[in-house]
Amino acid sequence: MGKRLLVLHGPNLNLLGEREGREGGRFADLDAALKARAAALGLELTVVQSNHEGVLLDTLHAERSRVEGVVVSPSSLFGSYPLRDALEAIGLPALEVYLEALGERESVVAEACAATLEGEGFDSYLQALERFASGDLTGESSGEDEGDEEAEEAEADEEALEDEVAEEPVGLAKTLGRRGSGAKAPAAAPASGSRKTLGRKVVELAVPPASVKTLGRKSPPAAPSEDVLSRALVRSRISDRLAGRLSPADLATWARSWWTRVQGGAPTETGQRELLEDILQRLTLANIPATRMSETELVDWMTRLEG
Ligand SMILES: O=C1C[C@@](O)(C(=O)O)C[C@@H](O)[C@@H]1O
Repeated sequence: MGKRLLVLHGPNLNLLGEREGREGGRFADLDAALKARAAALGLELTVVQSNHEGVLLDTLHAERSRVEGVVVSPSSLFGSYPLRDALEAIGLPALEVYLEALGERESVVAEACAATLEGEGFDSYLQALERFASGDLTGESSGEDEGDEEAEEAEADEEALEDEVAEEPVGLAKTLGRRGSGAKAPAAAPASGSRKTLGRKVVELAVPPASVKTLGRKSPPAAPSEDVLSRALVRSRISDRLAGRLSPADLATWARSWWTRVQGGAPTETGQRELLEDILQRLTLANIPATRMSETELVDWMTRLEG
């Protein structure tokens, strides 16, 4: 049996998506995404949401001998000393997650957690599951936090490319937090042929599997490179869609533009070309009402695209 984890959601997260009045990215979608990723990683989850601090504490106490770790999403209870103390009291490894970046909000709960994953929408949670599955809670042994030159260069390239296409309309995340600072804007879809292509020749590049990235409070991670079509890149776009940061039409446009680039010889992740072409075709079709993709299908694709 895999590791058993408690996922604890704090106040108002039951209304996720609904209160922002947007499609997708609802609490049920988050639940589905968590279940799919847990199944893929062989984890067993107990998921509890409450709007009451005391219930969150009682749940921690009650579950402490049944689970081996906690993913806590304090939501607006980020400043809760009782929550911090309960986590410390039960002594289980914990990771703290936020959909949005904390910005200037100081989390007290963080004091009882090995790390904070924030600003990545559903991915904050999914990456917490991955860390538990890998046993590397802080992300340090995978070199996530080392700021090596390659990662920094990739980030700089990505930023430059985002600037280039900043004029293009993208579905932006709605603000959930008090300051509305954090959620990472999705990279805009490149206009077809606007980036370097490599002629007709099909090029496949080795791309490291979906990295669990540095999610330190101060330095948000680089998004997967937009230069190479990789499973990580498609997963990140689907996850933007599931989190409501990207509309179905935006996702279809992004997929169609990549389809054109791939047909023109743009590089794809080694050995994944066929799968990636399949998903691009499917996502492109998803814009037509008759062949629209359900959240469940999107979550299934997330699993198929696991590195
Ligand atoms: O609902 C949200 C989102 C949030 O929970 C987060 O995870 O970023 C933070 C809360 O303050 C806010 O009310």
